[in-house]
Amino acid sequence: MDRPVIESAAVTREFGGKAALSGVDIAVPAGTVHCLLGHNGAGKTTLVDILTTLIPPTSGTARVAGYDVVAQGHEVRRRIGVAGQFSCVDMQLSGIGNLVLVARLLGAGRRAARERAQRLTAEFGLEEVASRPAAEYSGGTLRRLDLAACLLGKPQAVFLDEPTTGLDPVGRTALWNLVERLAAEGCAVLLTTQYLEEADRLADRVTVLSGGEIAAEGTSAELKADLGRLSVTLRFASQEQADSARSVLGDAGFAPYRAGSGTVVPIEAPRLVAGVVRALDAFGIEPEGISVDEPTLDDVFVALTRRTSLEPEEAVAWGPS
Ligand SMILES: Nc1ncnc2c1ncn2[C@@H]1O[C@H](COP(=O)(O)OP(=O)(O)OP(=O)(O)O)[C@@H](O)[C@H]1O
Repeated sequence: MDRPVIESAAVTREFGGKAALSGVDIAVPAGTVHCLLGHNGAGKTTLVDILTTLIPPTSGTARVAGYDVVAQGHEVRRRIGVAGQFSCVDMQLSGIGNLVLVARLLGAGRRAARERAQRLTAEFGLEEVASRPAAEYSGGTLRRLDLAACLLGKPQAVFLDEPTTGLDPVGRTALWNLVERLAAEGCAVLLTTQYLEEADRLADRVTVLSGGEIAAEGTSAELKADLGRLSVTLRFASQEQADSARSVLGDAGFAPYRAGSGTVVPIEAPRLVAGVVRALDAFGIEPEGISVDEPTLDDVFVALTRRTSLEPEEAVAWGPS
């Protein structure tokens, strides 16, 4: 098998003696999307910063396109594209002006720069707005321009730090399509996200970081099979009823949790649905709605966060709504 384009081995990083990353291994082959998932402070940006040569690891090694990020940072930087949470475009310049500027900074001649900028504006659906100042762009359009700029150098590896944060569903879908196309064209894409749906849709593999450590790694399907559970979602007429139901189900040996306006009860097998209903019935509690749901990445998160020292409220925040 070809060597992965992005790889880290036992990478650690400390800030003021405190570990932000501990022994992280990842491998991203060409033509694939790898998602780094994790709560705020899990270490996602720190890992991206190391792989893009912004900061060195405290120990361990990382290579991109075969080059060591510390000893050969210059070679790495020539082969990567990076788009962060905040766009790096010059707001006074037009979209095309930004792309020409970046292409020129990358060493392209005047004509080649304009040609490349025009091709990318077309590919990214920016033609209509290309001559307008970037200051007039919507968040989604700015993000597309930023991504186009990061592809001007024809990178082998692309790093996207929470690329869809703050985008509306249309902007998000457009960006997802672009990411899929990048991978189809052979790029190795490492993407950080807090959106489970995003990882489920895009990722060939997922690494879940928690407290700077790898909590789980695999395909989305593997993670769901290993850590996800069938669950029963119950809806009640009142909060009081939902609270009583959680208490009754807890006493009956289930582990219900609140998720949005529903109550979720993980179960080991479909036959246990009857046990949930019986337990409620014994106390005269009647749900307004009941559904049985297949495992999702949300369940994986709940399972993983239960194993860490996170506050219960945080675990609930990842639950399905
Ligand atoms: N420059 C720094 N100095 C000190 N501590 C830092 C620095 N950068 C990151 N940290 C700490 O390292 C840990 C990991 O932070 P990091 O930004 O990598 O997390 P993250 O998963 O990207 O979170 P978010 O989703 O909020 O961006 C956090 O505890 C953070 O406070």
